[in-house]
Amino acid sequence: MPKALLLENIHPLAAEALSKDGFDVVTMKGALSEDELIEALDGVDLLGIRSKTTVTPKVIDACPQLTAIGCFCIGTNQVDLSYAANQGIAVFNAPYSNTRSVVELVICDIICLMRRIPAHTHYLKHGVWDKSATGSHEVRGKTLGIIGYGNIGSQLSVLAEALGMRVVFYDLEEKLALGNAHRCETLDELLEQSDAVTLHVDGRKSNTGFFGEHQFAQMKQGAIFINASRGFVADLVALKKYIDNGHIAGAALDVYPTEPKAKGDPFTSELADEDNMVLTPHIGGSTLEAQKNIGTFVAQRLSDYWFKASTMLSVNLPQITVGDCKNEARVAHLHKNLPGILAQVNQHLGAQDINVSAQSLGTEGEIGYAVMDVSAPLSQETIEALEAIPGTIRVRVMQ
Ligand SMILES: NC(=O)c1ccc[n+]([C@@H]2O[C@H](COP(=O)([O-])OP(=O)(O)OC[C@H]3O[C@@H](n4cnc5c(N)ncnc54)[C@H](O)[C@@H]3O)[C@@H](O)[C@H]2O)c1
Ligand SMILES: O=C(O)[C@H](O)COP(=O)(O)O
Repeated sequence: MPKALLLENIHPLAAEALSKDGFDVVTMKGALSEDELIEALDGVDLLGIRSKTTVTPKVIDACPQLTAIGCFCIGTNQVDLSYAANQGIAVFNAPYSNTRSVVELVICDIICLMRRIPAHTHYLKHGVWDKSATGSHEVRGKTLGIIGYGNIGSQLSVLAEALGMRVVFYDLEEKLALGNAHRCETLDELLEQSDAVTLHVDGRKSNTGFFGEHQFAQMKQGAIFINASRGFVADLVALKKYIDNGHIAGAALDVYPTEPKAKGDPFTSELADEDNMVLTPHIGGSTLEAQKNIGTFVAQRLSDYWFKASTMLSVNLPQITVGDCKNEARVAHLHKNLPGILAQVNQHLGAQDINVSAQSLGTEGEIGYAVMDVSAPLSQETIEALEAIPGTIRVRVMQ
């Protein structure tokens, strides 16, 4: 029976679905360290993680049976995607399922900071009644600067405009401006005019330290700052400096340079004592609706890959969408993207008088992936012949 290990409190629907599909499923509440993960992955075929578990080349090398990884979240920066592909491991995520939950949290953060809710709450909890309107603003008519106009940023754009905000955005890629949103050609152009700046870039390595001293200094006097992307994107020492000197009126953070691996683990922040500060424990995607949808979606991707060799929505392999096998067996051949490999595969099958009734090939960069339905089960000898083709990364046969 194939084994699945699900970490980080992945919604129970995922375990339920994989168990129903015939997997022996082990679930754990927290994330694991590299050594703990290597130990836990012994004999495991499918791994489910969220944003806290890091899958390094050392983990991948130690677990040759690992066939696929499901990131039950959006971000996949916690997995060495290229190394995984070159070791024959497919990685999937849930690109849309929690985006709305993040957007609603950020809308909450914007209004909270504009009305100084954290400060008022703190004072009132300590017996200070302060109805002053000083530093408090309506969001209507204010300018929201969205950095990263992807699935989250663009949804936020629509909801912010519905609140009467003016939206500007900055993205590395060409993006369709929704509603009346205005695309800024440079980041500084956004920073100079935004009353609220919010980060929704992805976790690519080049975004480490993306928003620091210069960017905070470029923000409008009295603007607010929000980061719901990845903790390593923003320099919190610089943020504290510009809050303490009064340049920035408040901030909301949902992500941090280092985050606890499990509920109840200790957490400290240099910003904890700031009064107009919203600190949340990476809960942008933590709604029952989002987690339920993610659990179902990613579990299905893993099952489809395991049983059908489908790489639909894989984040690191060429995407081939296939349905049920309509012949005796299905062969999935993952290889280096080199000329002549598919011909050699077909030659070996032909030599065994095995007919190919359907064949799909996809390539992406250095990786090629072929899925074919064949007229007869493959002998171990034929499988080994396919594995021996130079450039082969992994051969899987469903028969
Ligand atoms: N706080 C949370 O719980 C939570 C929840 C979901 C996602 N996230 C994080 O939010 C990120 C964004 O999510 P998404 O679904 O919108 O991703 P996405 O890939 O749809 O959008 C990211 C956008 O950022 C742009 N971008 C990347 N680097 C940039 C840069 N340096 N300057 C300008 N633009 C840049 C990309 O071109 C892209 O358009 C995820 O990758 C994840 O790390 C956090
Ligand atoms: O990448 C994401 O979707 C978010 O960071 C959420 O991560 P989580 O599933 O660990 O809350």
